Amino acid sequence: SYKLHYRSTISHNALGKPHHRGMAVYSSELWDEIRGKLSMFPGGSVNLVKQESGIAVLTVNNPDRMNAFSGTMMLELQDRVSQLENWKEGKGLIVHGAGGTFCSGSDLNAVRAISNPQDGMKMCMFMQDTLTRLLRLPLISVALVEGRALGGGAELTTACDFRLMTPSSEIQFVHKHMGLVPGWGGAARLVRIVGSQGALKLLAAALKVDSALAERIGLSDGVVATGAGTALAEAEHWLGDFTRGPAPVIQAIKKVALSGRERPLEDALRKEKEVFGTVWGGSANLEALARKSKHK
Ligand SMILES: CCC(=O)SCCNC(=O)CCNC(=O)[C@H](O)C(C)(C)COP(=O)(O)OP(=O)(O)OC[C@H]1O[C@@H](n2cnc3c(N)ncnc32)[C@H](O)[C@@H]1OP(=O)(O)O
Repeated sequence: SYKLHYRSTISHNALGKPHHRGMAVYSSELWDEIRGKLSMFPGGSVNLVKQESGIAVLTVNNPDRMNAFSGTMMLELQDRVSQLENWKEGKGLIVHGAGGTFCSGSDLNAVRAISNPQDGMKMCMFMQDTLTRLLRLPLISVALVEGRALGGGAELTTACDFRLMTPSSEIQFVHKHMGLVPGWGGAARLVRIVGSQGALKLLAAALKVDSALAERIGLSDGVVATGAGTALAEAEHWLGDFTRGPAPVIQAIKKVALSGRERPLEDALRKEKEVFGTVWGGSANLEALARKSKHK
């Protein structure tokens, strides 16, 4: 059995000052063994492009298998998230799939090979940890859903702050049809997005959620046009409204929204105070004061 480590996101350095230890759910001591297992199932890639604009694009790339996650792609995703955690200039992130579709979940060939309980638990913990860290990035993130987001792919969409869909795209938590429930943290996050009633309906009926229904229930935040490169450009434009401004301010906004979402009120207030201290009197704040801004 595996010990759960719901790690505090703050610890103390040698001088007793608080500092961040990362945003993980489980102890990283477990990862050597799990990484060894996942590396046995190769295929595809997870590509990251960090742009000058401060918006990065993460591409789930395994188009021959509708962007299903192989074992090595799970490993690559964790590495990409680590890179993004250390991106000081970053402000936003778009997660999308290659070849006009989002992601068909875990690679069923790998799933068949690790269908025993021990390996299933390892994969579940690894992906829960990675997707929690993805959602906790100090970047404003959006999943751009073209084509299908199925199973683990649907779970991946919930690990972003927002979701955009194309008119014909669909999100479907197909787990019930596979004799499963979400195991990448997707149920816990879905409840926070659409409420417990909504989540129960989507999971229990394994509903195909099209772009209109998704918008109505708050699963999607908007619809973008389809076409080669069009959807990505539109998503970037959409995200630009939220990422305009200096990186430290955008990152601070994400941090206070995240702590409000995840923490009990008093804890969230303390976190907000801590983050407020990082921007108060900072260069963006002083420049705004010097400009004598009016918000007409
Ligand atoms: C965490 C829990 C999970 O994620 S469990 C996995 C849940 N996902 C699934 O069950 C997806 C099963 N696949 C499908 O329903 C269909 O392939 C979907 C995605 C709807 C695409 O249909 P369609 O457009 O007709 O294409 P197709 O079936 O010919 O697929 C093209 C090739 O891709 C493959 N593929 C697709 N999904 C996966 C997957 N999850 N794992 C491994 N391979 C997958 C198909 O097998 C097919 O390959 P091939 O051309 O037959 O060699």
